[in-house]
Amino acid sequence: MAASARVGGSGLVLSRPVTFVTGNAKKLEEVRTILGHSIPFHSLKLDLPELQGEPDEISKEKARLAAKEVNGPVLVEDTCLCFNALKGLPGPYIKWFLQKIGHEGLNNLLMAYEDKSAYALCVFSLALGPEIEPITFMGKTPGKIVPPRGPNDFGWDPIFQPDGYDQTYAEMPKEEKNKISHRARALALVRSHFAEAEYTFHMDNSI
Ligand SMILES: O=P(O)(O)OP(=O)(O)OP(=O)(O)OC[C@H]1O[C@@H](n2cnc3c(O)ncnc32)[C@H](O)[C@@H]1O
Ligand SMILES: [Mg+2]
Repeated sequence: MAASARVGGSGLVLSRPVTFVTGNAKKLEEVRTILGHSIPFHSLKLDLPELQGEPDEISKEKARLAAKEVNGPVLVEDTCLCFNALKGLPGPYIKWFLQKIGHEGLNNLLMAYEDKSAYALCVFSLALGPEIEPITFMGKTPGKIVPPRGPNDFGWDPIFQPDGYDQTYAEMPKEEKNKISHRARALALVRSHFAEAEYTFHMDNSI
C-alpha cells in the first residue's frame, strides 16, 4: 500500500488520515475529548519502544518509528513529569519510575528538597510519512508534587497539583484537567498547525 504526500491546491494532500499511535488508552481518551472533531484521525494501539534522550528528540524518533510501522501520516506523543529539584528528572523516564516506586516513592525522591515544584510536559510529533521529518508541538503545565489525592485511574495524576489549583489532576473534573493540562496545551498547537496547513486527506491509496 503506497503512502505519500504531495502539495495540492491549498495545502498538502495526504494519502490517508493521520493515525494517532499510542499504547495508552487514557491518553487516547483525553486526545479524543480534547480534539473532538477538529482533526480527523484514526487510532492504533501499538507499544512503541521507550526511548532515551531529550523530550523532543524522543518524541520525534517515536514518530519516525510509528510512521514506518503505519506507512502513512502519524501523530504520537510522549509525556514527561519533571521535578525542578532534580533538574528535570524523572522526565521522560517517569513511566518506569512510576511503575517501580509508585506515588509514594516519587514523593520520597523529593524528601531531601524544599522545592517540590514540577512540570508536566507533553510533546506531540506529527510525521506526514515515513520519509518526512516530524514536526513537534510542546505543552507544559507547572505545578507541584504532593502526596496522592483523588482517584488512581491515570498515571501520576494523583500526585500532580497544577499551580493555581488546590486539587490534583486526579481530583479535578476531567473537563477542568482538559482545559489546562500539558496535553491540552500541546494539542492547541497541533490544532493551529492543522488549521494553517489545510491538509487534504484522501482515502485513495493511488496518490
Ligand atoms: O504508547 P505511549 O503513547 O508511549 O504511552 P505510554 O503509557 O508509554 O506513555 P509515555 O511513554 O508517554 O510515558 C508517560 C508515563 O506518564 C503517564 N502519563 C501520561 N500522561 C499522563 C497524564 O496526563 N496524567 C498522568 N499520567 C500520565 C503514562 O501512564 C506513563 O506512565
Ligand atoms: Mg511510551
